[in-house]
Amino acid sequence: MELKKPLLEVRDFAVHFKQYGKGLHRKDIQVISNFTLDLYAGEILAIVGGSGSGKSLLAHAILGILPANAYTSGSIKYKGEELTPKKKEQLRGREISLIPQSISYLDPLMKTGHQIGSPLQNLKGTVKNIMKRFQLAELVEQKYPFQLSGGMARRVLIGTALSSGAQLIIADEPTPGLHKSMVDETLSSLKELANNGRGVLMITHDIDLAFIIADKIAVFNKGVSVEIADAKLFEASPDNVAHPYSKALWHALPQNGFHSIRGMDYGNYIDAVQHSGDGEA
Ligand SMILES: Nc1ncnc2c1ncn2[C@@H]1O[C@H](COP(=O)(O)OP(=O)(O)OP(=O)(O)O)[C@@H](O)[C@H]1O
Ligand code: NI
Repeated sequence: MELKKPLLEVRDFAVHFKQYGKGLHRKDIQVISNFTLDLYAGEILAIVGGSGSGKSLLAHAILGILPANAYTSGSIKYKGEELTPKKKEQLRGREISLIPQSISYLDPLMKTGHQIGSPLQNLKGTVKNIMKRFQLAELVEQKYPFQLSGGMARRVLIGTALSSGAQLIIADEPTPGLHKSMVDETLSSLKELANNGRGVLMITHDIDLAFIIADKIAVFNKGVSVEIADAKLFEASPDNVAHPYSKALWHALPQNGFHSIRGMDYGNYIDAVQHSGDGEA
């Protein structure tokens, strides 16, 4: 039997920022540490975590678009090959495509119809189909990004990534502000991509979205992936996940009682649990 190789392999990955204060004083801020994951073709892996936990930076690291003051260590491989800065540039927008979190990623000087079509000019049918699916009426093709509403701009970004023909799609909070029908359309499009053998990395703070389509869920807290869980098992019961933060995320869901996780520090909380021998709060 042939052993399946991951599409994306991240090993002991870390991101930190060097910041210069007054004089020669230098601060080093670690924003992602010890991150390891495998994503296989045909799979959807969700990265779930709170605001500022490092999810977008992880996406930007894979694409090679981190800010200039960021430093990384560890390894990211795509189809078994180390992703060097040059390789990332070659693959970006072609083999690896991003649905960015911010709609400011649209090229302000390019009409939207061209942006959607530009990654694969020869797939005109696909572009039309995607325009139709995301209700981007023909007239949108003639508009510049500043003429679009927020929801429409977001749909253009989704359409651009879906029509790129990429093997690996990274969706960074793809659905905020969209109508439910468009959220459903986005999720089913991502699912179809995975069913067609693509790999999908979906970043979201909304664990319910992850439960709908993900195969695996990596739980992120303060730049550390506390665990990678099977999505269906995680959804079924907090007993199926190991980490207190993952359990707390489950209990915070409306259908599971809405227990607030605000103001809890799960770094300290873990210690407290271990020291007192107490169970879950
Ligand atoms: N250029 C930078 N210099 C220093 N720190 C930065 C820089 N860019 C981001 N950070 C910090 O890195 C951390 C992770 O940011 P990131 O945008 O990845 O979070 P996120 O999980 O995507 O959050 P959100 O859910 O709000 O999108 C944050 O604390 C942020 O302040
Ligand atoms: Ni983000």
